[in-house]
Amino acid sequence: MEGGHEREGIFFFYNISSVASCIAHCWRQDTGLDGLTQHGISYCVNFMAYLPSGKGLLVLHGPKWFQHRKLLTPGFHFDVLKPYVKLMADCTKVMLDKWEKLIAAGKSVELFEHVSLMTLDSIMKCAFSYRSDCQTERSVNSYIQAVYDLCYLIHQRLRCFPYHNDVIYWLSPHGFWFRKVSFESLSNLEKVIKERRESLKDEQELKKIQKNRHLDFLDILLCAKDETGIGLSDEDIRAEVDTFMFEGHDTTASGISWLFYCLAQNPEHQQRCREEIKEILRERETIQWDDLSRMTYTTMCINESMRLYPPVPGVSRQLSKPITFPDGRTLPEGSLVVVSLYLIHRNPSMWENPSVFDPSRFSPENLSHRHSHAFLPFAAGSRNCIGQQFAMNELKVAVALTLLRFELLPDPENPPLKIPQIVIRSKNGIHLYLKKVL
Ligand code: HEM
Repeated sequence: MEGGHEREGIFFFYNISSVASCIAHCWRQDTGLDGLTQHGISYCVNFMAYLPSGKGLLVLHGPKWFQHRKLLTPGFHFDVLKPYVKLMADCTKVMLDKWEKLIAAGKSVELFEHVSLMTLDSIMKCAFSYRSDCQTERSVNSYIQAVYDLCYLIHQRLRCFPYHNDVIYWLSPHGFWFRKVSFESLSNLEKVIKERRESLKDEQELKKIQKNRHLDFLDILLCAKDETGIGLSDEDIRAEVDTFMFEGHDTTASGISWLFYCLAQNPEHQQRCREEIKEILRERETIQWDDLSRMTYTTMCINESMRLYPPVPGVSRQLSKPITFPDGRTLPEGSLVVVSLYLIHRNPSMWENPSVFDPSRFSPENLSHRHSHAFLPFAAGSRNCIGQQFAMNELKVAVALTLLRFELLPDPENPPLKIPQIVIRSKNGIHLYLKKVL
């Protein structure tokens, strides 16, 4: 974190090196993200504010954020997450079947795009119980296409500085495309929410739903009520569904893709994970809820991969009051500050040989000696990631089923070129060779 850069490449968010080092310092003084929050840091505008559906949990603040967080937390209870494991496994298998066909050509495979479609498929199933077939037929559903287009357009808007201005963006061809896609996605979403609200009113229908399928996020959002019996409006529900859709598929896609890359680079750890998974599953070809907590070594590898390649490389805040750091430097109210999770995870004063992939850093003995905020892939404090258990489950399911079927090998001709966007990606994708495990 010192100096705000690292050897492999500069990883700044905006040009705020002095602020980054203030935060680095503050963090080193045991203040951490919780400390920053106590010092009065509120949410700043981020990419989710560009979404057409309004403000969801990620960008809300104040009492409304608190109300939504409370209402949505039961949606991530393990009873709700349990049935998702089968859905995640089904989606992973579709992806692996596609890879079986692709490897016949003898070339390396660009994984990131396949993994993104898989996680989009999975979140569609978990959020709406919607079977989209988006992994095999891209044009099949206009909402899926809209989510895909909006992701592209938002990334592009963030990258192109003049587009940060609403008027310039509104008048540009991309702004026109954005409005068109936003309109389509909103009307699609409104229709789905209306139909589901109607069906949940009918008691017979409700019983049928409870019997035939799992509770999905949409059921939970529609049924959520606070102690005064007040639920979420249609507008709030649309914003939350979109937040889950965007926050819940690109992030996990990044986590899974970089994990595969790390395992390809480190065959001995890959083999150890494969052996662990085979030992847990025995003769079974699929994975179940109880298996996930037994994947001890694989979880250490997942954490080590998220240390080196945190899917969300940084978080930003706007100061709601002035802040004084332990070294006496100050920042005024209203400043935009960015905490680079990427740099925290590679801070040499906290991590020995920080660029080496070493899963033993996450063994229980080593964990107990480390600062609780040295590893923050899901952030920390009250605004931490609400979907972290969902994400960890998806990562475990994807890696387990993939390692049972394929050996992952690096493609030295196509090394990834990492770029920090909203999530950490590779400019040229992630290319690996896949070999069938016999
Ligand atoms: C590997 C996958 C994931 C990573 C690394 C990740 C990381 C994060 C991080 C760092 C934050 C804090 C953002 C900030 O402070 O600005 C966050 C917040 C959030 N995440 Fe995730 N996330 C992941 C997956 C998911 C999934 C699957 C969902 C939903 C299904 C989700 C939903 C959210 C929401 C709603 C918030 C805002 C929480 C709040 O402010 O109360 N995330 N995530």
